[in-house]
Amino acid sequence: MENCIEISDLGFAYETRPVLANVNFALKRSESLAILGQSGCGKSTLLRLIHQLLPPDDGTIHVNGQSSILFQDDRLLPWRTCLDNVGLALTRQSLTRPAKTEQTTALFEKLRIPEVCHQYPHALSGGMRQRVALARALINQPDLLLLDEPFAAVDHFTRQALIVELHQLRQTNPVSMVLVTHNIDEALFLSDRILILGNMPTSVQHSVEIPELPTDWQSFYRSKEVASIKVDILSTLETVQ
Ligand SMILES: Nc1ncnc2c1ncn2[C@@H]1O[C@H](COP(=O)(O)OP(=O)(O)OP(=O)(O)O)[C@@H](O)[C@H]1O
Repeated sequence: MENCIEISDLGFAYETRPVLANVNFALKRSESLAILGQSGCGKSTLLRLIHQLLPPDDGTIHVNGQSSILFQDDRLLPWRTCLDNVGLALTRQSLTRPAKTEQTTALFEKLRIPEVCHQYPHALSGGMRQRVALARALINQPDLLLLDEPFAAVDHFTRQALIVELHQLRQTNPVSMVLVTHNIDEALFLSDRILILGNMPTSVQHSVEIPELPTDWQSFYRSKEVASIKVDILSTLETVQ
């Protein structure tokens, strides 16, 4: 199967401070990968390198197709409606204005948030703003969706709802995905594989394949298999160097 991302011997430093060293991994098309590691180990930096916001110092990164990124904060323009925030991100310049509006409205309907189209971001809850930011990340039908702690700023129940919605979205639109998170439940719920990074300068220390797990929260939390994988991951995180 063709890979969506191929990373070889990647190294990166902020000025003289090495953050990543000899990072190697590949992501298959349609695969969902979560990245875990201790705070400050370089997870967000890795995502920014994949999205070409930073250039590598060593090694290579190949992304087959177009990527888009969703951050913890929604970064919506406060003076634009939600529809405009998403429509402005549409890169197909050849589309007429009505066609752009139609395409954007259809995505709001697909994400089941048509009621917010004409509202401004400040009038929405944090969870709803993040749904709009997700719409903006998806509007150009990216091959790769990069998520940098996308649900960290919302409450527990909103977070659960957003995770289920994203999971369901991937059932119909299996976009390749890399998720950076501190939340092991989120990583298990959304990913096919988890990479565990070591401490700085970071490299990939472990790669854990995730079996099929329950997709409703009650069964997920009650699952002995989930509990057992969580214990393994937590002990691995404690021992990485
Ligand atoms: N623009 C920058 N300039 C200099 N150093 C930076 C910059 N951004 C991040 N760093 C440093 O690089 C290291 C890795 O940061 P990064 O944000 O990638 O880690 P992280 O694993 O995503 O952290 P967290 O889990 O806390 O979000 C940290 O020590 C951080 O202080």
